[in-house]
Amino acid sequence: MIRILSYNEMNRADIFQRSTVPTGVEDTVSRIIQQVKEQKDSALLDYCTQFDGGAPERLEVSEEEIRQAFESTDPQFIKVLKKASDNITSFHSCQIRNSFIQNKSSGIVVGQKIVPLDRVGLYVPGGTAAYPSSVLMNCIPAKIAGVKEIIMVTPGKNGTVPPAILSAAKIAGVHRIFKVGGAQAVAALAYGTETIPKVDKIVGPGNAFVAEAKKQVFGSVDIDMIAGPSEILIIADQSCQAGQVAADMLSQAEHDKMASAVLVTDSPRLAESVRSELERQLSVLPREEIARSSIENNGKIIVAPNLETAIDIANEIAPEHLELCVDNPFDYLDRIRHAGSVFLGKNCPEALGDYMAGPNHTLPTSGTARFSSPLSVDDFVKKYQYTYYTKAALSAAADDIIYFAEQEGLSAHARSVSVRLAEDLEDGKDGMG
Ligand SMILES: NC(=O)c1ccc[n+]([C@@H]2O[C@H](COP(=O)([O-])OP(=O)(O)OC[C@H]3O[C@@H](n4cnc5c(N)ncnc54)[C@H](O)[C@@H]3O)[C@@H](O)[C@H]2O)c1
Ligand SMILES: N[C@H](CO)Cc1c[nH]c[nH+]1
Ligand SMILES: [Zn+2]
Repeated sequence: MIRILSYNEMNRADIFQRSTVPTGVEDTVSRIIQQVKEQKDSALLDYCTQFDGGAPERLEVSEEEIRQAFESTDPQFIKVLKKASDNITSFHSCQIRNSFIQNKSSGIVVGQKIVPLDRVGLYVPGGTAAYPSSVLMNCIPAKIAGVKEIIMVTPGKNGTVPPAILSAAKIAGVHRIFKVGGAQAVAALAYGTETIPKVDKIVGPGNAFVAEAKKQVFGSVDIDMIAGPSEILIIADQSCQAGQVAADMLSQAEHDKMASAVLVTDSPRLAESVRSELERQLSVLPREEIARSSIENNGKIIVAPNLETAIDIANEIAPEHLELCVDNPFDYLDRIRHAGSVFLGKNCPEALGDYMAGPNHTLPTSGTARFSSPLSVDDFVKKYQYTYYTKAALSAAADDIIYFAEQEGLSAHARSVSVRLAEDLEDGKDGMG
């Protein structure tokens, strides 16, 4: 049964404590990464047998498999995938950043170029559930950014990938797909194997093994964020319906035994009714075992003295998803500082964001929303900057640069400027005037 805690200084630590990575995950993951570095494809095939029910004949999904999958997917589902894809595309298109150039007067040009990454790896989870929605969420921003090559990895159950995943990949425009999941897939993307090319950046959510693997390979490749087991924190006032609040909590608890669902309310009565509703709804959930374990181990209901304190608690926890189930939710929006994605009002279940609304569902978890952002087009580009000076412009800046370099004791820096002023270079000879 879920715990109800009242907010006071005595149980502060209990309120802010969250589910932690089970012991052993770190070591297991570092062993897996080492194996993949040394044995490459052969290690991947062994892990497919160990964790995913069997090794595929080939690690890469063929064009023919994708074609057949698309044909066997219910046309109604293809329509829904396309609708979701349109909404995600529309939202993420607003994230495009532009290069800029500053043409300063007197022969100075500075600027910044935005360039897409060459090759990225998308992790699409597939252990206890298949996530075609995550294919769209990961791939569409990469497409919009203009990434040249998009590689996807996902666990193949008994050597095959669910048709809905392949159909979503076709709709979103993934270039190559490999049937491997877990820490071993992350290692393959980070270091490369005989069949899986090394990528520049790995993005996407996954379970604790996947999140830990991304942490461990960071530095050899870039990663988007730590997007581990799902989390929801709901702030609900006394007018909320307990059945709706409980349903929203369970929508995230059913993802993973390590997922966490928290309710913060100013109403002790709502707290009690949500507790009963959770029990009632859990008993009829097909994924009851996973959801119950999440609710009993990581779930909690916190009774706060008022909604202002509820918001402070939410900011402290920095949840992946935050639902503001209150009247006039926009009144509170500016006070939210740390959350991955915020759902405003009583008609806005978090599942809207998982599938249809358009904002991304790959979001920072484990409190990393304090410093990380949702997956976006920004994750798939990088910048470089450039500078151009004419000789006259350099002459005008020379004294300051030479003085600055002397202050740092770096005379070669100073000389690289003075030596140019001594040379007989005429403005305009380099084509920029
Ligand atoms: N934060 C987000 O944006 C977001 C979005 C969607 C899903 N999720 C989360 O993604 C996760 C999906 O988890 P999943 O398990 O269904 O799929 P998954 O693909 O993340 O993990 C499955 C893989 O885990 C590995 N694994 C399982 N047990 C292992 C063990 N004992 N030792 C080593 N490796 C092991 C296996 O390689 C397996 O292929 C959930 O936690 C869900 O909450 C998060
Ligand atoms: N809620 C998950 C992110 O934590 C995303 C998802 C995909 N499908 C259903 N839910
Ligand atoms: Zn979800």
